[in-house]
Amino acid sequence: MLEVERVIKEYRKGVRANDDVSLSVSAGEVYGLLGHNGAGKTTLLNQVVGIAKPTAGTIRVTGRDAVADPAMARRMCSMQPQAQAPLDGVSPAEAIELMARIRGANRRRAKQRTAELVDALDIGEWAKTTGERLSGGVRRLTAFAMAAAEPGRLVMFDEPTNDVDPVRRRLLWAEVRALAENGCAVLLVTHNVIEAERAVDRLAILDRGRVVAQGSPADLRGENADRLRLEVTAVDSAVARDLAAQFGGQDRGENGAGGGREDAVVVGRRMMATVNAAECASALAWAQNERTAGRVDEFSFNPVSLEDIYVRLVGSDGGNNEGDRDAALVA
Ligand SMILES: Nc1ncnc2c1ncn2[C@@H]1O[C@H](COP(=O)(O)OP(=O)(O)OP(=O)(O)O)[C@@H](O)[C@H]1O
Repeated sequence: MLEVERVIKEYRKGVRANDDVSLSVSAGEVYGLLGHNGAGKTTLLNQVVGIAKPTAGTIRVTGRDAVADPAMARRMCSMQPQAQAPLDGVSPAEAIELMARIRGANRRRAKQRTAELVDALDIGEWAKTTGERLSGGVRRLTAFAMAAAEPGRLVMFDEPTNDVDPVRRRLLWAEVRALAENGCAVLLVTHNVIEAERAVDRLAILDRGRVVAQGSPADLRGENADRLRLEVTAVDSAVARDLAAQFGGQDRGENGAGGGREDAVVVGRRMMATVNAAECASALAWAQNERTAGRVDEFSFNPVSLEDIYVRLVGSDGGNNEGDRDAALVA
């Protein structure tokens, strides 16, 4: 349904927002685009519907050239942009119904889809409230419903769950899945790696315009699937850094946690690292010792998640480090 091949987008001042990006999204598939602020996600979506033009590369929607024929691409796609929809003077019910009508639904169908989505997203309480009196989350849910009401064959959502409460986020993800089950291809941008892990079939991680990983969440976890994440909260950040250095095998000694780890990441007082099953017992003993010594407040072991892989790939500085990505990892 969507084929992006070797797309490069350079803005005027030489900013390379997309750098050789290739991906494809099929009908029935939910595809996630993850990446730090400024990684180039919105730029990619904008090029699919002709808001921006690639410097190089091709984009096809339903097999047709979307760059040469942006009007066709817009007919085939519906999109929830990142910016809040302008809803002043309009209620959610009116906006959703109007968008369904604009996209070709007859009056009956538009009303029916509006009622379905208002119900499915649990926003009935505000369905007739005008936009200026709505919360940010309800505005976001309304914009989502506007894109989903009479969907194109490709539906794109740019950070649909921002500002939305946890319960309604789940409702929203169920509607995303329903769109795919009805045959749409769905491409969505999100910062929420934990949600993406549950909600997408495949994903790409963008780092400074480049795709640094691509595949299903299970593919990306790969060999890490049987590893555990150790998360330690130290008494302060200096101790956390010291623990990371120790954990990375620099200073194993008698009580060391074991060596060979290259992925200890420190964020404030927290240190995170992965351990394989064979190392768990020694890592547990090490963490217990550190707690007894008063250097650690608490620790936990959990299965390695997509978020761990994301942090390893992009770095704990969220892509801000222009130098060696590994500098963000304390080894
Ligand atoms: N119109 C523009 N002119 C020049 N540079 C731009 C323009 N739009 C975006 N950029 C730059 O391109 C890069 C990618 O921006 P983009 O908005 O695509 O990132 P993003 O991954 O969607 O970020 P976020 O998660 O913060 O929304 C950034 O460096 C941004 O400053």
